[in-house]
Amino acid sequence: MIGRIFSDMIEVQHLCKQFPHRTKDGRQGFKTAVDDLTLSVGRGEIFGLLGPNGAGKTTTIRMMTMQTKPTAGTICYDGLDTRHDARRIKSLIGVVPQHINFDQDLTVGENLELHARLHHMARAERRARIEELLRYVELTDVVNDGVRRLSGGMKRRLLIVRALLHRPRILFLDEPTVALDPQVRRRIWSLVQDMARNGVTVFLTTHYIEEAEALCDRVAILAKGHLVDLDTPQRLRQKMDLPNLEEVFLALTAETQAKEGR
Ligand SMILES: Nc1ncnc2c1ncn2[C@@H]1O[C@H](COP(=O)(O)OP(=O)(O)OP(=O)(O)O)[C@@H](O)[C@H]1O
Repeated sequence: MIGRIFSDMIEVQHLCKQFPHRTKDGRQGFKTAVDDLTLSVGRGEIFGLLGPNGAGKTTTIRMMTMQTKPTAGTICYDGLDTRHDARRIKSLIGVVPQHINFDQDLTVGENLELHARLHHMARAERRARIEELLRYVELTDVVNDGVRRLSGGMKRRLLIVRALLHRPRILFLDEPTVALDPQVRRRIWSLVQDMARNGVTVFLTTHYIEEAEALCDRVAILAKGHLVDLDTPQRLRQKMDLPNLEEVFLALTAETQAKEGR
């Protein structure tokens, strides 16, 4: 299969993040969580960031969504630079965080209403959009229920609804299907695929290699903060002559860990 052609929507250049860190002998040093990461993502592409625990995936997504400042490097969306255009970028991106962070004392509808107001959506538009999205993810029936009463899968779908309210052109999902059963996982995959078909650029992190293989046009493999490889799942398999992406992932990440003496 020939990959789809995308024009660039996300440009990450030489991104680095260092955190303060106390060494074993008690001296103040730093730890490099992301090291010289450069990648670009096309408009409407589904792009996956894979890596073992501690590889730097969440730190990357947090820098890309402006929740933490890079130590060095640049991030641009459709030509807008996060260092200078934060406000415009906030209306361009939607974020589905790894951890569920609704206001637990509010209902489903109230949580969505609050978020829509933060994005300065007009009243009529808020109502219509909330109704449309709840229908789309089949959560209309629970609009007046407290969020604590939802199942894990419902909460994940609601996180996606919240992120999509203001019609972002880029959607970030950090581990979108963690701890979900296979049915709900597949349902979320088809939601993400629908988004991309509608021209939304999707950037996700995942631990589930089969998720990346099923969903992503291209994947970047990160290990110890370094970009180890970046390609379509098919080309990665072919290059390494391995039957599936999981084998590729294990081989590439083991290589990096061996090089770094672990
Ligand atoms: N606020 C912080 N202060 C110090 N070190 C941090 C901080 N956040 C992350 N790190 C370190 O940066 C490295 C990368 O962490 P990160 O959470 O980005 O990895 P990850 O790939 O998302 O891991 P996981 O799959 O376990 O969620 C780890 O060594 C982690 O300990």
